[in-house]
Amino acid sequence: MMRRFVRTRRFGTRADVDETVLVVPGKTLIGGEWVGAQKRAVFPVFDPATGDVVGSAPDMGAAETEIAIDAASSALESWRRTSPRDRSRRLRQWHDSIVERREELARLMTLECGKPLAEARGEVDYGASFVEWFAEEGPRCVGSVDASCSDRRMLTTRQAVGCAGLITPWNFPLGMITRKAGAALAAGCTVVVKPAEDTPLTALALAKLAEGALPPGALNVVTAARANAPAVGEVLCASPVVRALSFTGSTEVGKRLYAQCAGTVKKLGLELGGNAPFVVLDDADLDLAVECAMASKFRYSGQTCVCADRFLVHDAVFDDFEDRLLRAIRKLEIGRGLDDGVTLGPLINQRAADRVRSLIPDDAAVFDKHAAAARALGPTFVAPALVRVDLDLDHPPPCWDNENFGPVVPLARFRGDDDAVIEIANRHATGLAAYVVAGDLRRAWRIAERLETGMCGVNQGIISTATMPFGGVKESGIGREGGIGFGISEYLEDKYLCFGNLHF
Ligand SMILES: NC(=O)c1ccc[n+]([C@@H]2O[C@H](COP(=O)([O-])OP(=O)(O)OC[C@H]3O[C@@H](n4cnc5c(N)ncnc54)[C@H](O)[C@@H]3O)[C@@H](O)[C@H]2O)c1
Ligand SMILES: O=C[C@H](O)CS(=O)(=O)O
Repeated sequence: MMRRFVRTRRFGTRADVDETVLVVPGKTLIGGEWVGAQKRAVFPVFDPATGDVVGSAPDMGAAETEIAIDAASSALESWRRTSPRDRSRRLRQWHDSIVERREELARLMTLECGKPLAEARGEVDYGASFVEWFAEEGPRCVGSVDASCSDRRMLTTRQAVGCAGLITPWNFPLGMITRKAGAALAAGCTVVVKPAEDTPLTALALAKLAEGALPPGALNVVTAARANAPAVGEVLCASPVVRALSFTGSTEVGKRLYAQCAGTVKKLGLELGGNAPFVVLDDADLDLAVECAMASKFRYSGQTCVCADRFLVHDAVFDDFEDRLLRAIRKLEIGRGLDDGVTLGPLINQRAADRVRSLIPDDAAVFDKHAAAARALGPTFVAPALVRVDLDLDHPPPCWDNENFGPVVPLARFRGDDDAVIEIANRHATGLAAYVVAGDLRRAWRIAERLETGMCGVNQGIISTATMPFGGVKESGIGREGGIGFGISEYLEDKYLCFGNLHF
């Protein structure tokens, strides 16, 4: 029986926050200046594990967003005229500063978003890799020349689109910023970043590290409490100075921003929600299947947009896979992200945890040790739950159709041929990531090509990398981030120049 947590929150005293010098208490970076919330209060940042206040950030709104856009606009001409090679050197400087302060950044990230420290360290590496990747790619964004006509020369050049608005989520408080800002800055754009209200401190720490590398106004951070996020978004969307908007977050908010940007016809990048099918075929190596399932499903307690979310296991191997998976789930260690050996931390806040608990039916498989640990730790901790799903029912349970964004494993058996499982997997409005575990790679390739997603891992549970385009299809968004020529193109315009009547 699942117990429901009483809606309480322990407001502890200020936690023993590592007094990292990376955060300027109560201030945010606009136009190269660290500014406080002159007209507004600051908002608290909580440790998801304990409810303690671990810091604060200015609660900015429309007026401050306008100021940030002005700062980005003032810095734009000089930055876009900086040579790509010099921009590259500066980005490399930013990258080196991030890597140098890896441990402080990781600990700060764990304090404000709860992810286990080992994962936070991994995110610092992952996030830094985007800055490095775009530092290398920027100087190679060259155009083309057509000299085929005797009386003219035609060429294309690639130019920065202008100021870019970047709105990012809490689940990768560093990586989602660098995946966007690295590309935009390398392209010659200046940026206004609006981080999530749950994780502003990591964004501000990133900005602090950029100070030595980037000119004032190149990177601006507007922090806001949840209630002010729409106001910040509306200003970014409505401003004709902001020529590109890149958003990572829920499909619901993404659709709203999509509509809001229509008035100024911006270049738009939307990385939205997913609901990844995880297909295990009858010839799969089941140890590998469990390894991939655990890596994908329980990364950041299931709070990533590419987590496996709908497990489709061939009838012939279902019982064996389920048994092995349960044994692997049992080994998960629930606890605070800063504690050694923890592999499953809290969800980002009690609202998120309550939502996930509401998706778990009472007959779900939950280990007593996990349920007891979650109860003892507090209302943001959710015990991992395996839910058997009968696809023959008219309406699958909510945990099947909804993006769980938590440690929930909806497990369904499928019979029939590959066409059958592809049809089930594609039966969803989103299409971000998918996973296939199979022995026959030709068969897996055929299935992967027919899955309606932007990305697919075959015999691999973790697929995200700076070197490949990240993004989805259908309601998972538009555009790609990272990769060769993909991510940076979101911030470039291709201009065609024709030099006529030359009569060589
Ligand atoms: N595709 C991806 O790369 C990706 C990455 C992370 C999260 N997500 C998705 O996001 C969801 C959970 O993340 P979340 O809760 O941070 O998403 P969210 O959409 O609630 O918030 C994302 C960001 O948008 C801001 N925001 C919220 N409402 C806004 C508005 N009206 N105008 C402007 N900004 C607004 C938030 O303050 C935050 O900074 C899940 O669906 C998850 O799949 C997708
Ligand atoms: O949650 C969304 C992130 O984009 C996941 S990843 O860090 O890119 O894998």
